[in-house]
Amino acid sequence: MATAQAWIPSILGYALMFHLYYTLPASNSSYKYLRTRRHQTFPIHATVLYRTEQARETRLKFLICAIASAWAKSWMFNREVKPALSEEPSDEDEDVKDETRHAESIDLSSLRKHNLVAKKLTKYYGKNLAVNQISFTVADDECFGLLGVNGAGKTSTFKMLMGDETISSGDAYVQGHSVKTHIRRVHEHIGYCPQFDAIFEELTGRETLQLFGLLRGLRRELITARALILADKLGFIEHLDKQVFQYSGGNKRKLSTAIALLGSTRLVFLDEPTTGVDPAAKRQVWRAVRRTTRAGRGVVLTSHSMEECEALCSRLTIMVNGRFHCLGTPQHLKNKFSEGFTLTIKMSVSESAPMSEQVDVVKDYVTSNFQEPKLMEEYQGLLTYYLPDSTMAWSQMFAIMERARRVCSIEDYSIAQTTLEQIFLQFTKYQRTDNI
Ligand SMILES: Nc1ncnc2c1ncn2[C@@H]1O[C@H](COP(=O)(O)OP(=O)(O)OP(=O)(O)O)[C@@H](O)[C@H]1O
Repeated sequence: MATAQAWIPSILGYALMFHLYYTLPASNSSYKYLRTRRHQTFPIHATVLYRTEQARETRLKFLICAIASAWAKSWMFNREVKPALSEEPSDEDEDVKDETRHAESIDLSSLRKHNLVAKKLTKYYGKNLAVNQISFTVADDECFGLLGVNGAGKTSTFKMLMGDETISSGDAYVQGHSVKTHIRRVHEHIGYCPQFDAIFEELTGRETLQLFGLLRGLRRELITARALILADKLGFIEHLDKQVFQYSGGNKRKLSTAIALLGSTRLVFLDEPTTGVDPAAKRQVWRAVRRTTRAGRGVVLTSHSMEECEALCSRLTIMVNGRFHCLGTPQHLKNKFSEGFTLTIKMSVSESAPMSEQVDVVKDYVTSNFQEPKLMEEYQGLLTYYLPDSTMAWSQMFAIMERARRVCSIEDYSIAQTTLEQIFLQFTKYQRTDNI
C-alpha cells in the first residue's frame, strides 16, 4: 500500500508535466523562428536566437512543471484521509471520561496553571488512526505512565507533543503554550528522551551533555556540575569521557535519560528509558525519575515494564488502538479491574504420612473454604490456585490460611492480588495488529 501511495504522486506529477509541456503555448517569436526553420530559410543569427528563445521557454515550462509536480507530491503525502471520528465511544471507562471532561473544561486563561494539557489529540498516518482524540493533564510532581503494546500510539503521542509529527486535530498546551502554534516555547519546557537514542557517536558522554546543555542555554559551569551529578546518579560516571560509540546499549539509554533531565525543565518525556538497562541500573534510573518528580517536575513515561510503571507512576493509562482504556493510580486499577487472587501453598515435608495424602488434605481444605478455587499448577509440593472471588476480604483469606497451617502440613503460603500485568493483558488483547 505504501509503495502504491509513493508511486501515485510521481505518476500524477509526471503526467501533469508532460501535459503542460505539450500544451503550453510557445511565444510568438518562437513560432516565427520555428516556421522559418521549417521553410529552411532562416539566417544563422536566427538559429541562435531561436535556440536561446526555445531554451528559455523550455526552462520556464520545466519550472512550471516541476512546481506542479512538487505540489502534487506534497498534496498527496500531506493529505490526511480522515474517517469520521466517533464522538465518544459508549463503552469508555468512567475514569477516562472524567479525565477527558476535566482536560477539555480547562479554558485558555487557566492553561498556564497546568504543566501539560492535551485536548482531543489525534494523529492519522494516511488512513491509519494512530492516536484517537486523547485528552489528559499532567500536573507538577506527577509521573504519568503511558502503557500499551507495540503500535498502541505512545510514541506518536510523544512525537506530536514534541512537534516531531504534525497534530492531525486537537492540540496540547505545555505551561499554556500551544504545541501547534508555539512549538519553540514548548521546547523550552520539555526534556525528551526519545525511544531511539538521538546522540552523536563521535562525542564523549561529557561532550554530549555539554552540547545539549548549551543548546538549552545553560551556563557552562552549571552544565559541568549537572553532568557529573547525573552521570553519577544514573551510574555511567566511569564512561563519561568515552566516545558514545563505545557505550553499551544500556549506557546509551542512561545518557539519553541524562540529556532529558539536564535542563531542569518543567516537563520530562521518557520513552522507554530503561530498555536494555540491567536490573540494578534500572533502579538507579528509577531513583533519578523519583527525584525529578519530588523536585516538582512532571514526567510522562512509557514503558513495557509493569514493575517500572508500578514503581514510578502516580497515575497511568493503558492505551489500545490509540485510545485510553483505563486511567488511575496503579492501586486503583488493581482494585477496579482485579479478577480474583492467586494463592500459592508450599507443602512441608512430614514423616507422618506420604506426601500425596497430605496434598489431598490441603486440596480438600482449599476446596471447602474458598469459592470455586481453580488449581492452576501443582509441582513438587507447590500448589498454585486461582481464587476468582474478588469480593473476599484479605483478613478473611488470611484467617482461613492461618487455620490451614495449623491443621495441614503447610510450610508457607502467599496470597496476591491480580498483577498490573494481568490487567494490562486483559486490555491489550484488543489491540489491532494489522497496522503495526
Ligand atoms: N511514521 C509513520 N508512518 C506511518 N505509520 C506510523 C508511523 N509511525 C507510527 N505509525 C503507526 O502508528 C501506530 C502507532 O505507532 P506508535 O509508534 O505510536 O506506537 P507505540 O505505542 O509507540 O509502539 P512501540 O511500543 O512499538 O513503540 C502504529 O500502527 C504504527 O504502525
